[in-house]
Amino acid sequence: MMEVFNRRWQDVDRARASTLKAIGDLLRVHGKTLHDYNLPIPDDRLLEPELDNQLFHAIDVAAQWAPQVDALNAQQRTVFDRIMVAVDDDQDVAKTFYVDGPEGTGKTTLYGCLKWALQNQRPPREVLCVAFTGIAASLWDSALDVWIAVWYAD
Ligand SMILES: Nc1ncnc2c1ncn2[C@@H]1O[C@H](COP(=O)(O)OP(=O)(O)OP(=O)(O)O)[C@@H](O)[C@H]1O
Repeated sequence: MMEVFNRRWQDVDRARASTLKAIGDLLRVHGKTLHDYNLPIPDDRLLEPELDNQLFHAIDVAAQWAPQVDALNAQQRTVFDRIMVAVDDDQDVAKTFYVDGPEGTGKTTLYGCLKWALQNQRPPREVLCVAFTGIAASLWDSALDVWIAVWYAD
């Protein structure tokens, strides 16, 4: 991680501060702090004001979804595994899934985990999220209204 920051800043102190901040952000998701691991607190003066770049976005997304994939319950895990296997299967297997369940049972969480896991495969998969209404699509990062997606595909 520090190498990535160092390439960006070309400055080892700033790279160290940015790395510590990123590690601190990841730890915070797990209820821990840098202090818990005897790591130093990054010098604020060396940090950029909040950076909106791809690396930080990727770290945020990983911090959000990586723990959720591990925490899927048995039913979510069954669906998750089945879909992941089907995506990777080159045979002519069914690849259309309909996930349903009462409210609050973890469907959205499951979709998020699938999206994140597929985008983080090597090589990464492209994932297009669509919803039937613009309002629903707006709840997802980079999701599209299904009609707009069809229009783009044409
Ligand atoms: N495996 C899990 N372990 C713990 N909490 C979970 C798990 N899956 C989902 N949750 C939590 O349960 C809540 C409801 O999850 P989610 O929004 O994914 O459900 P949903 O089925 O999409 O709900 P709705 O139908 O109302 O949109 C969220 O706070 C989510 O973080």
